[in-house]
Amino acid sequence: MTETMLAVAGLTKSYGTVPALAGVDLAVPSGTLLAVLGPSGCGKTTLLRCVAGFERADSGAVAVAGRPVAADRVHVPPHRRRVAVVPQEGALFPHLSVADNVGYGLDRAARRSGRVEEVLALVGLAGYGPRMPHQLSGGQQQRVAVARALAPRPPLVLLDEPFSALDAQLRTELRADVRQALRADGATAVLVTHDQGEALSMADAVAVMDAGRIVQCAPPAEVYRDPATPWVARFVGDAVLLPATVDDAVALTPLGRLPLRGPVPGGATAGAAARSASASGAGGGRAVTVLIRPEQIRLAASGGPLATVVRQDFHGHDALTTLRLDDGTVLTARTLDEGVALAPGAQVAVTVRGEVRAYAG
Ligand SMILES: Nc1ncnc2c1ncn2[C@@H]1O[C@H](COP(=O)(O)OP(=O)(O)OP(=O)(O)O)[C@@H](O)[C@H]1O
Repeated sequence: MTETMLAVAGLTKSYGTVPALAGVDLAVPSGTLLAVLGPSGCGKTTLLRCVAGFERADSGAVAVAGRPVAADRVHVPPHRRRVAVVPQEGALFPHLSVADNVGYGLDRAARRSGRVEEVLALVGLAGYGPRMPHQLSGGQQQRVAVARALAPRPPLVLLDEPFSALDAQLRTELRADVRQALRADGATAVLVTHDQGEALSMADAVAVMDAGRIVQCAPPAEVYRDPATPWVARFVGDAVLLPATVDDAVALTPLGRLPLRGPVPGGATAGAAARSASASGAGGGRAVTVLIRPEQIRLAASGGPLATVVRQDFHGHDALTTLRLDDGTVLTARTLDEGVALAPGAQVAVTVRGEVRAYAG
């Protein structure tokens, strides 16, 4: 059975009257990376600081590798938690070489064992030991910070927006390399970020946080495909949310009848609802909100409800095309080369590929 390396139960923390954590539960299995993703001010940093021991929670419990480090009348100080933290930037001692920075938390035997060189190689900096921090780029400095965190093989590594100070290209490169280094070392890690792309691309599981609570915790593909709420859908990627009614596990939408995936608001899963509805001959007709991802929307010369192109935002790898249906509904399609003209004012037919998710109300 996989060991739970970090267990957080019922954690609450307020600053005066401001609740930062409103009852957080989390379990991070050994050897996995969990991303805590949420908007500014939702409590991510507070959660990380409570786990690290820099902050005392008001109630709840934290256990690392099965050992309680925070609970009622328990507060293990940060340096005794064996939790390593990689901060946003500026983490290195400027007067120490790269090797001495990485070896800082190691005893002499560990330093002699070649661990410093091993973790530097893991983060792609083999041979950089003698350099001083000021001789490194920002990205290389963050790599050293990750190497230093990994060096003593802590049960848990916490990464606090570690790439936020880097430019886009470097960030993408570093995400992949740091993910690889953590995996190769078998580390268990929690990454705090407000960047959806970062969470989805790096993590084994994503905990989406809003107003001091975890709203959903699931593998990245599940959070994207089956967001727990319309809010999560909008926060984790681009979302088209349309009013609809549900009938026989099919949603009746301004874009026509669309097959439903997952739970149907008001009860059963889509498949079960379809079977019971067809057995009884009954139809639902409940009002719902339907989620469609922009990449599900196809534009063609004919074959579906007509829409007018409002504008196109070019993103290089694709474009987001905003459209308006005759009834005024506005939607966004992710387009590449649709084979139809998409200049503002053009009329195109809209179809939807695959199943959609419905939410009550
Ligand atoms: N030391 C503090 N004193 C008072 N209020 C605080 C303090 N630290 C955080 N807060 C408040 O607690 C809430 C959660 O803050 P926190 O920093 O944990 O959010 P966050 O999700 O990490 O935000 P960001 O992404 O902007 O860093 C916010 O409303 C914030 O203003």
